[in-house]
Amino acid sequence: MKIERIAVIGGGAWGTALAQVAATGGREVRLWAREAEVVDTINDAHTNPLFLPGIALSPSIRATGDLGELDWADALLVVAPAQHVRTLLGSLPQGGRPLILCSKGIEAGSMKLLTEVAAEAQPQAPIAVLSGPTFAHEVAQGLPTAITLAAADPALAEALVARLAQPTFRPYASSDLIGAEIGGAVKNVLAIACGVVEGRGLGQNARAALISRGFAEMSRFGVARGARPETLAGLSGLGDLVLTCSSQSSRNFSLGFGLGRGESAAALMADRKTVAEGAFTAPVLREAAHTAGVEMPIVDAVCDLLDGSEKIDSVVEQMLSRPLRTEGA
Ligand SMILES: NC(=O)c1ccc[n+]([C@@H]2O[C@H](COP(=O)([O-])OP(=O)(O)OC[C@H]3O[C@@H](n4cnc5c(N)ncnc54)[C@H](O)[C@@H]3O)[C@@H](O)[C@H]2O)c1
Ligand SMILES: O=P(O)(O)OC[C@H](O)CO
Repeated sequence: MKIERIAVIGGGAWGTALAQVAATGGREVRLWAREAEVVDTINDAHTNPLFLPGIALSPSIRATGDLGELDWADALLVVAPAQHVRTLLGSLPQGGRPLILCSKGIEAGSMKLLTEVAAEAQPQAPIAVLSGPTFAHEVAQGLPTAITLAAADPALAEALVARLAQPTFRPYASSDLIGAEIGGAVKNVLAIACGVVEGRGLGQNARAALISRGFAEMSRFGVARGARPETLAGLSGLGDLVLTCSSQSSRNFSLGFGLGRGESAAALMADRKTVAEGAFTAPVLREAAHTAGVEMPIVDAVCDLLDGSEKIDSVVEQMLSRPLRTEGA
């Protein structure tokens, strides 16, 4: 199997950065963006100041507002916010072109993972997942990055790795799609919690504890939904959790930081152009965990802060007064 022509659905920071990777060496890439101004600035000035400022883009990236123009591609990278993936995939003609899911989230309402959403919206399309510790602005600058590329068909994984790999962009093939996508979805919620710890000034010990106990929550939920533990401990799980819980570059971490400073979620989310996926994933993850019989106290706490039902100090008190238990539990 050979994949040459890559198209990207989504002209946000990550879609643009991935288009830049795929365009290395002057290879043509098509990128669908929702905003006309993004289409125009990519085509005319080879920049995306709205979502990826300060990066000179390859002139071989051609933007379009017409999904029909993506028919040209051998494979589509799907990089829209998670809650819009079903609608966008439903707008494409049905076909057997591989879809590589690069978004991180769980669909609200249905509680479905994006692989399940894609299988319903495009039943004939082979599905892959690309996920890992990857701040878009670093990838677009060519800074060294490693990422998980999961596909059920090893030939598809191999063809995609061959097409996307660069000296500074190293995809590691996997066959565990569920593990790869659960890590990315759950870490966004945990990053909000880490931001809260930082914003409230609770210290570095608390943040390390939260990353470790958060990873335990991710693992319990992931295994209950069919993920492999080694995938959760890899780039797309623990790797991305550590990155996103350590930096104000993360939109999820910075949302939590604001909450930790006492700002309301509504105020922090108002007029946001960029997406903090964890805010949308948190309530559906809580529900999905409940359905699966999995305890996720950190996720519960983030939900309480986001919906304003609890204040920070009482959430912290509740977390610290939970029954003492053995570490592996
Ligand atoms: N930015 C990163 O570093 C990064 C890295 C890895 C994965 N991701 C994931 O990629 C996905 C996209 O994030 P991003 O950072 O590229 O976005 P972004 O925050 O840079 O931009 C917001 C995006 O949302 C789109 N959007 C808003 N309303 C929409 C609608 N109604 N229908 C379709 N699209 C709509 C905008 O067009 C824009 O592309 C998310 O799931 C995110 O978790 C992001
Ligand atoms: O800015 P965030 O929090 O959406 O994180 C971006 C990427 O998911 C990091 O891997």
